[in-house]
Parts: sequence; structure tokens; C-alpha cells
Amino acid sequence: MCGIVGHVSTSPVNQQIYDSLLLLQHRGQDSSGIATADGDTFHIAKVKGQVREGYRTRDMRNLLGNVGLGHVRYATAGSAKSDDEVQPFYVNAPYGIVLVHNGNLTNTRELRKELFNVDRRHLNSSSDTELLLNVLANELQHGINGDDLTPDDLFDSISRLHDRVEGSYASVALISGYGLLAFRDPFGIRPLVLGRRDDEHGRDEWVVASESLVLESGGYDLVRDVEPGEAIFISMGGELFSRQCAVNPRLVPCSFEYVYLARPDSVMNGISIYESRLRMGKTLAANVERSISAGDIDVVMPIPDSGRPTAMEMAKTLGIDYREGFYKNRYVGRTFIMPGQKVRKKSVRQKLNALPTEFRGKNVLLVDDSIVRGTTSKEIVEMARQAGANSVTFASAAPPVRYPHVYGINMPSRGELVASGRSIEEIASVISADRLVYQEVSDLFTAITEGSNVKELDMSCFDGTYVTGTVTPEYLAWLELNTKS
Ligand SMILES: O=P(O)(O)OC[C@H]1O[C@H](OP(=O)(O)OP(=O)(O)O)[C@H](O)[C@@H]1O
Ligand SMILES: NC(=O)CC[C@H](N)C(=O)O
Ligand SMILES: [Mg+2]
Repeated sequence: MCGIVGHVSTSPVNQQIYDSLLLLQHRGQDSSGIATADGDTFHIAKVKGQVREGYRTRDMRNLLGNVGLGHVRYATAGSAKSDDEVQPFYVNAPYGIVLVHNGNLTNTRELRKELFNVDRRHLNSSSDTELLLNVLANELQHGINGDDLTPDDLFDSISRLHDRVEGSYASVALISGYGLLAFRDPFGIRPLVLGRRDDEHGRDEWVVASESLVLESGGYDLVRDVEPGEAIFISMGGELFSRQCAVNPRLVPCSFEYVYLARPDSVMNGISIYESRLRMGKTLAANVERSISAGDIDVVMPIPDSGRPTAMEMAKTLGIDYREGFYKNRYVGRTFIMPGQKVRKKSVRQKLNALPTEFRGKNVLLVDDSIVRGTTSKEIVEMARQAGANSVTFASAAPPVRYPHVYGINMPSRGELVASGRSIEEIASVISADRLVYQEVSDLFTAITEGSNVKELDMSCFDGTYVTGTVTPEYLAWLELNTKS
């Protein structure tokens, strides 16, 4: 679940991309990259770590041009540490293309072989994004009719790319001398929105981004979500073309965006993330009410940050005091998307601190958006007890995560998931909670989709059903053996 952005502007675009990436930081902290197109020349800057620390003034000065793209990475394929896998990726033919990608491809083994044996393309990393770019380049190379590249040539290439590539991909590419291409996989698993604003002379300026908050902050109007399977091309001069490039597009967005990944102030596929989290609180409160007796809970407390909206709504629905007993160190990022279990565990303690006055002698209901590996909940319950809590009930806005997430969230291995193969009582015992209450899968579906046009959701990590055909038991076993998180 990286963050991606593309800008087509009438003035230099470097600062706009930087600002957009800052707003998407919560989607990836491993590394970041910016590419701009200045005539026929690409300027590219790639940095490790977070946006604010990464870029130097001289990097920014070199990023010339009015068209460009950016990326913040949370590695879900290949390695978070490798310099070679920092996005964007570049190929010099045809034309010169740079590309950024949010998502995860699930037929990488087949693509890798095909690209080498049939297309004779060299791949220099274990990143799936490099595969995606090379498929695009190959299809474009063989799909140009006449001397000039037309939007139709581009869209035909994306149709062929959809035929070859499986998995999730929201992507933005710059094509040297031509413009900016954005496309979304045929299930729209990962998000992408389109925005427009007028410059001071009334000319169009465009943005595509993973989340709508980027648009609001830059003064863009939300035009719409890019449709599943659709490709959008914006020429260097700001003319927009679009086409549905998939044969059977179906909107099946990732439910985990609503649970955890996206910022609450974004609207995704027409659904406000914040409001969906409030609805999760309502349904979860009903579940808690069914499983506890009066007096079991004195206060409702969120696990900052992502547990907040759900906890607030739960407190209101249950008619119990809402208190903030954990104080967050704002300088520690999101722990779940950090690479490596050791650093994740250490960071939970660095990030959250318990205020004993809020815990002493109280029966607390701790609310989080999800329990994945159990790293956070285990530490938090222990901290609540050390701070003097009388009893600890834990509630999760997401149902038990029992299956790998293969579409761009780093949970490829069942063995790591605390809920895999365990009953709810067993999970409660692992995290040392007195009681543990989970959201029901059907309630989560309703909470996310209520009042919207979204009819299906990818809930694979909760129910084990994968929308793309290549995710077989054999693939999952291979993934488990071949990925380290
Ligand atoms: O069971 P686990 O493997 O620990 O994963 C789940 C936890 O990780 C996330 O928090 P994170 O610190 O990443 O971000 P946040 O500040 O947005 O809550 C999420 O909100 C849960 O608290
Ligand atoms: N989280 C993502 O979207 C990551 C994109 C890509 N799979 C990578 O690892 O770089
Ligand atoms: Mg959290």
C-alpha cells in the first residue's frame, strides 16, 4: 500500500509532488521517489526513509518540468532495504518511461519467465514494479501504429497489460515527450482518484493520487475515482483522454484501506474513510453489548492513532466515558508498516505511553482498528495492566485476520498472523486480555459499504476468498516460503 501521485501542471511541479508525498506518508515510510519530465529529459530523485528527511534542496532544484510523479514505498515485494527497488523505475525504450506502482502482482513467477524467455527483457531487481513497467514497455513497443504515439496506442497497450498481469496495481507512468498515464487494475483493488483545478489563467491542471486528501490540500476538485480497468492519459499540454481497457471490470476495493491504511480525511470509491470507521464503531459496540454485562467496562479507550474514530463512536453508542489513556509520541511513525518484527515491537513501546491516572482500578475497553500479528495489542494490554487497570477488554474493528493479504499489505505468511488457527479465546490468551471482541465479517462489510455504490469488497484476509485467479493454495505456500516480513 504505497502512495502514488502524478501532476500535470502549467508551472514547475517539484514542490507540488513533494507536498503530495508528505500527505501520503502514512502509506509508506521505507523510501520515496520523485520524477519530473522537462522536455525529453527525466529528472529523478530517490531517497531512503521519510519524505521530510530524505530530499535535499539540491534534489528539489534539479527536478525541473511541469509534469511529474511521486511515490512513497511500503515494501510488499522484494526488499525494503534494497536501493534498487526504490521507486520510480525507469526504462529507456520505447520513448523512455518512468513508473510508480501501488499494489502487488500475484503472477510474478510467470511474468518473470515470460519477460526473459519471450520478451528478452532484463530485470535487475526482485521488485514486482519492475515487472509491471517492463510489461508496459513491451506492450507499448509492439503496439505503436504509425510514427506517433496516440492515446489509442496507449490504451491498447494497457488492455494487453491487463491480459498479462494479475494482482493489484494502481499505477502512474510518465512517457517522455508525451505525458502522464494512470491506470488501475480490473478489480480496482488499490485506490486512485483524479482531480482538476484552474491555474491563474483558467487552464487545466490535473492530479492523480492514491487518496483524495491530496486533492483538497492542493485546491483541486475531485473529478472522480479512476474506474477499475480504466486508463487515463494526460498530454504534456494538459489534454485528458480516458478509456475502459479491461474486458470485465468489477469494483472490488481492498477493505483494509477502510480499516487501517487510508487517512480518515480521505474519500475512497465514494466512501468517507472517517464515516466508515464510525459505522464500524456502531456495529462493534453492538457486538460488545452482546458479550459483556453491566459494570464490566468503566471507560472506552482508543489505541492511537487508527483506533480513534471507532472508539469514539463505541463510547457514544455504549453510553460509557471516552478517555485517552495512551499518549502517542508523534515522532514515531506507523509501526505495522515498518520492516521487521524486532523494530515493530520496539517501536510500539516508543510510540505509546500509558497515563496511570486513567487506568488505576478501572475496567477498560481498549479499541483498535485491527489485530494482525498481535504486536501492538500484546504490548498495549501489558502496559494497561502495568498502569494499574483492573481488567482489560480488547475490541477490534476488523474481524480476525486469518489469511494472508497478497494485494499490497505485508502479511504474506499465515504463521505470523496471531488469529491464524486460533479460537478467539486462544487469541485473548496470547495477548493476555480478559475479554476479546471482534467485528463480524458481515458487519464490517455493511459498515464500509452502507449508502455507497460499492457492492463488493476484497476481504481476503478475513475470509480467504481471493478475486484474482492466480492466488491458489500452491501460490500461498510458495509465498510463505519465499517472503520475509
Ligand atoms: O497486530 P499488529 O501486527 O500490531 O498490527 C495492528 C496494529 O498496527 C497498526 O498501527 P500502526 O502503529 O501501524 O498505525 P496507527 O498509528 O495508524 O494506528 C494498527 O492500527 C494496529 O494498531
Ligand atoms: N505497498 C505497495 O504498494 C508496494 C508496491 C510494490 N509491490 C513494492 O514493493 O515496491
Ligand atoms: Mg494502530
